[in-house]
Amino acid sequence: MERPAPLTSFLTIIFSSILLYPIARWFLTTRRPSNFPPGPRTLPGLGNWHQIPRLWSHFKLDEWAREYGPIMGLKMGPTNIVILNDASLVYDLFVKRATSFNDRQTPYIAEHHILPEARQSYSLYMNNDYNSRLRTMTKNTLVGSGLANLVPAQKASATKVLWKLFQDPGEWSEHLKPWALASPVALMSGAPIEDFVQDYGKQWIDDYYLSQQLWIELLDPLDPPVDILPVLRWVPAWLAHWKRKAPVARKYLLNAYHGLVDQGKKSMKRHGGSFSQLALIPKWLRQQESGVTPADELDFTVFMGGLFDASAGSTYMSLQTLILALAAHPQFQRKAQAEIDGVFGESIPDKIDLAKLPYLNACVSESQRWRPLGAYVLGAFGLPRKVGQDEEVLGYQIPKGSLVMLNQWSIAHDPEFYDTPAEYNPERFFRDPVGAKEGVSQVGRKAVYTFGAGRRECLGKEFYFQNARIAMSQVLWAFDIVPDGPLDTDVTTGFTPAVVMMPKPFKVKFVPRRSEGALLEAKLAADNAMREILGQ
Ligand code: HEM
Repeated sequence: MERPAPLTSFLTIIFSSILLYPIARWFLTTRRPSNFPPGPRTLPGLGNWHQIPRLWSHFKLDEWAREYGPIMGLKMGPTNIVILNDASLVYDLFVKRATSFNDRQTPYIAEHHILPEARQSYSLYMNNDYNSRLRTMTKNTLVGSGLANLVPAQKASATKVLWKLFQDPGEWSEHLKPWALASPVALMSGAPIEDFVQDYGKQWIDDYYLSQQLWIELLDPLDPPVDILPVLRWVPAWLAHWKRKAPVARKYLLNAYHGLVDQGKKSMKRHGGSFSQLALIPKWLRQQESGVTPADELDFTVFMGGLFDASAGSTYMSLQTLILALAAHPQFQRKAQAEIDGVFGESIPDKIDLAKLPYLNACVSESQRWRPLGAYVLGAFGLPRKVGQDEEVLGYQIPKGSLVMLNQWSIAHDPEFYDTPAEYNPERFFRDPVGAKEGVSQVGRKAVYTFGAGRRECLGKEFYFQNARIAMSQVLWAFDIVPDGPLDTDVTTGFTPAVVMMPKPFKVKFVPRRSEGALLEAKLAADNAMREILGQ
């Protein structure tokens, strides 16, 4: 047999090493780090990726949570993922050790294909420094008295929807779309949603929702798994659907963000009322004029865009869950209505003192516990934290750079903590402020975990609750929400199975409890209130 020449053997070894080195390295990085929190066995090269179902992933994670306890570690390819299954651990890490658990990871597609200019400033992904700037910028608007200033505008927007629901109840879910955008656009641009429709057409609203749909699809970490298997980033566009979708999402998103800033500029000229005093973009423009702005225009536009994306879609989806819950549980709906009628009688809920509506508040909170939007922990809404330094937790090691997520579903449906956790029952919050069953207590426990926790907890949580309570107090005052055929509240058949948990389309009727005259009068009063707010 002829032997290979020494040079050929040498070259073969060199080429094999060049080829094998990254493969061997890849295999090594997919192994569990030493003393990593417990979790299922990994497969070389994949980690636990193959074990996580793309649909209803929360069931698998819940099963593991029961097996592995308060903290578990998974490997998604080379990425270390730590999942917190226990609320007291969420408190320990996200609140007490906030400095280490505060950063975020920007998904590859977001950073390189959708919003490259958002590397630092997109509200949901930015690092700590930018994040504290956003919090400073919005703190007088999204919490406390600043938030209270938004009540008249939120109330007027909700009243206008009542009239639409009365005139055209079959399209109820379409009417919620502009309503869900109305408060965020007012908060940011100081303009009413009607200005957007007038200037850009109704298509602007549809395009924006399309952008959100694309965003959600593209941020599914399991499909396309480009964050797990970086080699997929080089797949040509004709084979990679995400490379074709991302520019479309980008186009619609930038369109919406620039639209917000343009409307902010216009609203300063068009509307002199309290809106333009409160709103974030006019505020920033005034700072820019006086040379003290903390951000340039593109930076600020993306800042606002992130806030808009965080607020509009989540509000729209959550309201649908609440409507489904109340339609499917008329016994709770009746009690919420009795409370509203007791406070407001025949007049539409005005000067809404939310402290006087504890039952309604409980209905809103319970719908967030019952069907948490971010239940599919690994979905886009999981919004993981990135660990800033090596950490030790309950004796386990969490290496720097690991992603940490809270397991919204397992925490919200823990049978050790809640009575009948699978049921929608707002009354649990009357037995205990955080809904706990008798005799159970936990330090730092919160009523809902859908908004995250700690320093990077959702910035718009109070904004959402205020908006939802105002809208629902009016809707329940005006209508009975009645099933129009069977309603599917089952989590596996009635809700979307991946990325975010929102109800599949369902049919309800809005049966008026008030006369047409009373609803029209309320609508005209809302139009006047809006004109006053706008200073017209
Ligand atoms: C039902 C509605 C909403 C849900 C379920 C929701 C959920 C979340 C979650 C899970 C996070 C990550 C929190 C964490 O890491 O601990 C988050 C972050 C955020 N949310 Fe919301 N959100 C909602 C509405 C809103 C609204 C209305 C706004 C704005 C007005 C908003 C603005 C933000 C911002 C800016 C962040 C990033 C905060 C940061 O990274 O520091 N969200 N949200």
